[in-house]
Amino acid sequence: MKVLVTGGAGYIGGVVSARLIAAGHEVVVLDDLSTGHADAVPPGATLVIGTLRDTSHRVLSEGGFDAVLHFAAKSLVGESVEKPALYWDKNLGETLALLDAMRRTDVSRIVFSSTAATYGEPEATPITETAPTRPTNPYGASKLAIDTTLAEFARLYGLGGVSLRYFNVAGALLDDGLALGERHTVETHLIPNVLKIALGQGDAVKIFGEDYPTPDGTCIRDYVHVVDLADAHLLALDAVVPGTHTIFNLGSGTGYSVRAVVEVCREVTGHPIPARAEARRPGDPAVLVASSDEIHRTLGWKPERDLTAMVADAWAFLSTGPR
Ligand SMILES: NC(=O)c1ccc[n+]([C@@H]2O[C@H](COP(=O)([O-])OP(=O)(O)OC[C@H]3O[C@@H](n4cnc5c(N)ncnc54)[C@H](O)[C@@H]3O)[C@@H](O)[C@H]2O)c1
Ligand SMILES: O=c1ccn([C@@H]2O[C@H](COP(=O)(O)OP(=O)(O)O[C@H]3O[C@H](CO)[C@H](O)[C@H](O)[C@H]3O)[C@@H](O)[C@H]2O)c(=O)[nH]1
Repeated sequence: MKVLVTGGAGYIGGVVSARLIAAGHEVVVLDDLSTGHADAVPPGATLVIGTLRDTSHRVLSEGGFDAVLHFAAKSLVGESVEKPALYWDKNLGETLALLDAMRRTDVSRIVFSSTAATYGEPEATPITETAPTRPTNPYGASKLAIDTTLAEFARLYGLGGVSLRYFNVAGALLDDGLALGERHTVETHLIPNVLKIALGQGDAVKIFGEDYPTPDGTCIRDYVHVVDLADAHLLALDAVVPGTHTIFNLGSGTGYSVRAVVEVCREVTGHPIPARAEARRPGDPAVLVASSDEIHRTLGWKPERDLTAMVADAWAFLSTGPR
């Protein structure tokens, strides 16, 4: 297939692009490099620099595209609370421009990066796709609005859409001379922040809250390896059905506390990694664990790599750098 990957210079989009190329697909990346890096676009993919709003119609007009994989987004929860209009504009507004360009160029398949943040504070664990969606921040709300838009476009215009609701993505792709991993300028995610302490960038990990109703008092999350996540995208791409919109959760079904993650990072790096308790981070639910039964049943996907593999790969990437 010929595939447009929006946000393919970012962490997840870069890894998925590499896996698409390895599987024989043709990849064109559209990215404005606002949080991405040109050298995260794997060899063999074409990079077009621009925003979805200004550039997606021009790129799709080249012709021959079979599908869009849509990763481009702003995704900092805290920033979204401070600047909600930015999130509605960049996430929902720019996606509407992309969908318009797809309609005008007859591209009718899309796989979209949705998020666990669409659910908000869960009523029950593990979270299934039928759980109530009550996002607690504009980031999650903007992603939920895109999921809703995709369902409407499927009904009205025959679009085929799959929304993949990722839980916590971690790890790196280390393959055939490639190293693609997480290197956000503003890093909020736990695993890279813990590993940076082992690299000497900071004196102690901040643990945001030790008074949650969990066995060790710290938040529990469900981590999924970015390469397993990429495999799910390839399956979803093959399974998109015109006129339907489907939602799948993507997680491992296993929860790890913040303290447990720090412990795995100590084991992998051999570094003592000091940790310090801090106040809770506003808006963090105590426990977020996915049920990924639906994508297992429907597409046969299941994660192959555990938390130790995620931390080991993230560590190999951070300690040697991109290539
Ligand atoms: N990392 C996670 O744990 C996680 C969890 C759930 C959902 N997601 C979603 O997955 C997607 C990818 O996340 P990531 O961690 O790789 O983020 P990232 O910031 O590394 O990648 C996003 C990419 O999109 C580009 N971009 C942003 N807005 C754009 C626009 N309007 N036009 C063109 N390019 C634009 C950025 O330059 C960047 O390269 C995002 O949609 C995010 O919301 C990520
Ligand atoms: O330095 C840090 C960083 C994080 N945490 C804690 O570690 C856990 C995981 O935090 P992350 O920021 O790594 O991940 P989140 O669970 O907040 O966010 C993830 O899930 C969200 C949905 O809830 C969004 O989808 C988001 O994009 C995705 O990364 C949280 O309890 C957080 O408070 C720390 O204690 N110290």
